[in-house]
Amino acid sequence: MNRYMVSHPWQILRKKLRLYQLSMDIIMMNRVCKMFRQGLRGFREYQIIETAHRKHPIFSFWDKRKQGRITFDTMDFVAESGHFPPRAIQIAQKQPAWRAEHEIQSLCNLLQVLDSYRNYSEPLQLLLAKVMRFERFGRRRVIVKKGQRGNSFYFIYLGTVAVTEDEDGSSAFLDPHPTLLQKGSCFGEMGSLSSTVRRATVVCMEETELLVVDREDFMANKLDEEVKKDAQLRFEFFRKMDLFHSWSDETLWKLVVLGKVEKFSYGQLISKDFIESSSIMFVCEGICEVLRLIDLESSPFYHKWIWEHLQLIDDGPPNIHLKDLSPVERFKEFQIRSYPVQDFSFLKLLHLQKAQEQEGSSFSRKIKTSGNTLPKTFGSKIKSRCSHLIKCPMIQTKYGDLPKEAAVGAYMKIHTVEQGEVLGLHQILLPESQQDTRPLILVSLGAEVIRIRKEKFCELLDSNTIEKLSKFSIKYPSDEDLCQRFLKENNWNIFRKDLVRLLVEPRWRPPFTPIQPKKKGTYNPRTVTLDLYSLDKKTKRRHAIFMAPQKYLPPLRIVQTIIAPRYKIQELLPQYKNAGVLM
Ligand SMILES: Nc1ncnc2c1ncn2[C@@H]1O[C@@H]2COP(=O)(O)O[C@H]2[C@H]1O
Repeated sequence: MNRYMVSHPWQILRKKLRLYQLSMDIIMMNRVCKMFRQGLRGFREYQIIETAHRKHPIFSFWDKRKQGRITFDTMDFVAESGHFPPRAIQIAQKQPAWRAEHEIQSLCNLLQVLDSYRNYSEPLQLLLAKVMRFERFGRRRVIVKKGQRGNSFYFIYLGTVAVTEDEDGSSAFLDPHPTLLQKGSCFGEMGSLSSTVRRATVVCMEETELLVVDREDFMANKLDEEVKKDAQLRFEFFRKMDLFHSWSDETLWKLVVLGKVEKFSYGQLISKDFIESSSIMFVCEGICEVLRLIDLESSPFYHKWIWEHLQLIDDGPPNIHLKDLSPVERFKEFQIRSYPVQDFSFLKLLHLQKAQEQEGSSFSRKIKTSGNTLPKTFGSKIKSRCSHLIKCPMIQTKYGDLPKEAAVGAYMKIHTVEQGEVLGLHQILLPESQQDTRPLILVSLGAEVIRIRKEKFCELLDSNTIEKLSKFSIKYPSDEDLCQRFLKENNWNIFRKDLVRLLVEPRWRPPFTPIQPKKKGTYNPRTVTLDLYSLDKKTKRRHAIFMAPQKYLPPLRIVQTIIAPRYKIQELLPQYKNAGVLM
């Protein structure tokens, strides 16, 4: 095998090229799937609302059975984004007996975006669409009150409500982590059962649009049986858990009514800090990920790593002519042009520009910088190698200056919680002083979760369960360890990418060079013509990567793709100027 490879290096190149092409195809397919997945979430609604918004078509056809023309004006279902469409409101305001069959069907189609509605069988969906009415409430409006007899059951079409233990719902606005229900969820099922009162208060956190099913319709459509079926499923789920072996059925039923199954789509944020939320999460379906947002700036290793990446590998100026270099030198060249997590390319450009100027030549593009002078190095080893000063905006940290661009945080996955596992139990018995209180983010990878308040859960604990819990411990790595893992993985990623580039890309075509149409030469052997017109035309010089315009430089590196609440990073760590890095 080895001999074969040595004697035919071009074949290796071809193989690598195929591998490269295959990886590119996989990446592309992944992206397409991701787009589909995101698109599908609102697909049915989109069909009705968006196309109508653009073209306003009216569909019309002759119905043979009814011997009449049926028209469907798509403008009927246009709504302000996210709101319940006015035409659908009109239908939902009619008496059930007055709703035409096609109106019920349209309503039913529109409501497919609601998870809790879609879960019902199709005949039941139609029955519900026939009887439900529309209601809109403002912020702070209490919809159901704890302890009262319930008259209705609700689907949330728009907005967010909070479930609270007090009667007026005010605690939801003081609690940093209230129990929230959003679009697609339903509530009020317990109070709609004949024998029970409302278990909790539900209050609107913002303007909320609801579809309401009255108690008589609830019972007439046998929805109470669906509710009982759900409760039975929760019971069976808990019954299977080793933790509850010692629990009597009666105690277990007490646990069952404390929470209900909530569905979270792929990438949806379940809790931005489940440690502080004082809830326990039972994962009954799918997978969740626990993420930690680490402050890279506060790690000395990160400082060192950034500065190492920002300095030139060789003392001398970079050699932009890639020809006649030994493979090792060539690899170094590639390494110079690799970028760490963020797009620090402009910082590298500065280094390279200086080096180039020292050599007598200059870059055609000046890089815009402002602010302080970049200190030469971090640490003595690097100091001796780097001899020129460059300018870029800096921020001061306890380990010295850091380019502003590099002051970022990173989401690190620290735990994957699978079906049948529980979160929030690992330090339930520890005194507060010994607990790890670092905020931990919980993200769904398409999970169904039962959320139960910790204090309610603790009320049900018996000695047997306490003993089991005392043995149950998870130790999450420290931030410093996470930072080192992050750097290690990034180093590996950069190295791997450089190596692939080195092996599969032709020498004379540096990576990320904008694709240009092939210049016709003066003499084109294919057409056998001599093009005199292009004689005095200058051929455009191909730029090496570090001279390429910024927009062609590689963007943010994502080490492990997850859809995390990236936009939250500034909210969670306000000192960051940048949106952060995904890990
Ligand atoms: N822990 C919980 N998680 C989600 N929803 C809840 C929780 N507790 C109560 N609810 C909902 O809040 C509603 C209050 O009125 P009901 O008791 O009729 O029905 C209740 C449930 O639908």
